[in-house]
Amino acid sequence: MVKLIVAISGKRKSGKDFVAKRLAEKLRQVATVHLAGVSHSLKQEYAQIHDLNYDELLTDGPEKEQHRRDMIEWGEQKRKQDAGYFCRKAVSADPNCDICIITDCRRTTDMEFFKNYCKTLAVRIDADLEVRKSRGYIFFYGIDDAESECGLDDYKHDFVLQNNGDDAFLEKQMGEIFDICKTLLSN
Ligand SMILES: Nc1ncnc2c1ncn2[C@@H]1O[C@H](COP(=O)(O)OP(=O)(O)OP(=O)(O)O)[C@@H](O)[C@H]1O
Ligand SMILES: C[C@@](O)(CCOP(=O)(O)O)CC(=O)O
Repeated sequence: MVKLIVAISGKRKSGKDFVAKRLAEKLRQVATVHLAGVSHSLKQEYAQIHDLNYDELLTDGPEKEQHRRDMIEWGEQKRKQDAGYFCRKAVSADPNCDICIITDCRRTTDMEFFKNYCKTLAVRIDADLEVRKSRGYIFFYGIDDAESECGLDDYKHDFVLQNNGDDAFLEKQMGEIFDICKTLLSN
């Protein structure tokens, strides 16, 4: 049974995947860690239905952005029937790991699901708009002003991490999260 979930949220190109991977490396010194995404099973099912390449949808390539609007709509239909549908699949992928890092929480229902499932640390990744733009972010109406990207803007996360490219500061913040996770694991 998963003992701790680190539930990461953040705007597009804030660096959610980058931070999650680094954090996983760090936490693997003291625990078994699984990296999962709420959107992984969504992309997998969507790819199957639409005859697309799932691996491609997992990358930063253009295919994901071409299909984003439609994937969001399709996912929201599924969530209307069962709000925890994709979250459940994400935590079930490796049910025996100590820590499950979820790289892409977007909705309050995601946070509610994880907090109900087990001990959860909600982490927000913040990056300045200019920094996100330098990483390839472009604003799209109907996406960047909608729930998929704004659903957790006002959510009270347990930790807010600044990811503007200062590596020493990033490491310091990672160290703080690492210590919190160790404490949560031992309690
Ligand atoms: N601290 C950092 N130092 C160097 N590069 C970074 C840093 N944070 C993020 N990046 C780079 O910025 C890009 C976007 O990061 P990442 O894919 O992690 O963001 P994301 O929030 O997961 O994006 P998406 O909107 O696609 O879900 C990647 O190329 C990543 O390597
Ligand atoms: C369709 C969707 O899952 C895409 C997520 O892609 P990514 O996390 O930005 O790589 C977004 C959503 O579920 O609202």
